Amino acid sequence: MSVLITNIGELTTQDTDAAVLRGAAVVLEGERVSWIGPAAAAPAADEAYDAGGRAGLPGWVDSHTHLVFAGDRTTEFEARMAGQEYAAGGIAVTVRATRAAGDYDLMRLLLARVAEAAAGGTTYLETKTGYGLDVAHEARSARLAAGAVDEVTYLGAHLVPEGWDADAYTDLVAGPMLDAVLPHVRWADVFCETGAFTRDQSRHVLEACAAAGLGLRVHGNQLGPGDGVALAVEFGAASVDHVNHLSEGDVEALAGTWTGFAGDGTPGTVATCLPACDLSTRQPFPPARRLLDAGVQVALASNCNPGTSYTSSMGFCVATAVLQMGLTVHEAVRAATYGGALALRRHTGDDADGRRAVGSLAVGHRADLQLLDAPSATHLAYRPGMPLVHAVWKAGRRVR
Ligand SMILES: N=CN[C@@H](CCC(=O)O)C(=O)O
Ligand SMILES: [Zn+2]
Repeated sequence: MSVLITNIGELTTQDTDAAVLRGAAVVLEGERVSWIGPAAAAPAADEAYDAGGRAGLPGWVDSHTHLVFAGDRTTEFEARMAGQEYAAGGIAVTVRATRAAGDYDLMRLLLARVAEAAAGGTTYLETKTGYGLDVAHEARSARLAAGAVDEVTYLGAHLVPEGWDADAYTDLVAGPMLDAVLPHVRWADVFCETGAFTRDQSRHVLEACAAAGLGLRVHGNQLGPGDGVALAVEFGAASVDHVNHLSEGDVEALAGTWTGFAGDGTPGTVATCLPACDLSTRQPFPPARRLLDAGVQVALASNCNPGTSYTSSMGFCVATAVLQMGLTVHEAVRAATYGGALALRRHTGDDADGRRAVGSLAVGHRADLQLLDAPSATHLAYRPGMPLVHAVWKAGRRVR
């Protein structure tokens, strides 16, 4: 089954050349892109869809969310808006609500959030455990997540639960809890921050997870300067996320991981910025402009979670990155598509290996595409907050 999407006013491919085509068409064949070029030269297909001059771009790749939870934290949010500072301890409130929820209810909540993200143009989605924080509940979160999203990250090291000694809990995370989640996850993460896990505890978890074959990511430098970036670089993590408080040394260390990367080979450590979270926690935005100028690959992600960022709107993140963080629209869209794919190491793949690239549009890549009710991607920032997503294809299937 093939679909020709034609009359695309502006097509942002985010492929290797980051090309922007005018008057373009794309053919989707099964789950893959089979042709891209000028609409006038497009081949025939089983079905045709007239984009009516709308803008087209890859579906969003949201590389950082925490969607497996019950309850909400409205009260904490209200207190924060009244001047209280965000602290890691709020996680415990969600842990209690999540443990109390039955499997059916938790899956229903998770699937509703996945559907919200898809309606907003997200076609590739990561989510984390981290609101279970004991062996059985972390394993349950991982299992449910594996049935609902594209990539699952183990975040047993989110907070030391009430009643636990920090080092004893770290041993649990690096031992029996890791064994229990392993069948369901591809990634491991650790919240390396004051009030969460120290550098040594984080290192212990990262070492164990790497030895178990998991890819690594780190929550770091969110609430103040810290060791997160240095640890992520030391371990060759795929991303370090938040990155609000960076030293010159942190920026240089991240830039060093990208020396010589030209779209192929092993990527360095992506700096993942989470602007919706920064607004909700009133943290300074990360220095995304400085990171890009230094040669660091940047991703934008929603960080959808009940504590610090209760939104999965990638369009909102793109608009904020442009309006508040000094990125161009093209850079922000790239960070929310190709950048996320790099952070999940899904930026390459082809017909030969059958594991298709996401986050960019090229022949052989996964057919993940969105059309905006707008003539150009610029409208994402020019008309912030507007429901611009018109149509979405995920792996060649129309999902909106
Ligand atoms: N920073 C750590 N974890 C989440 C927040 C979790 C919560 O407060 O519930 C985050 O990425 O912002
Ligand atoms: Zn997070």
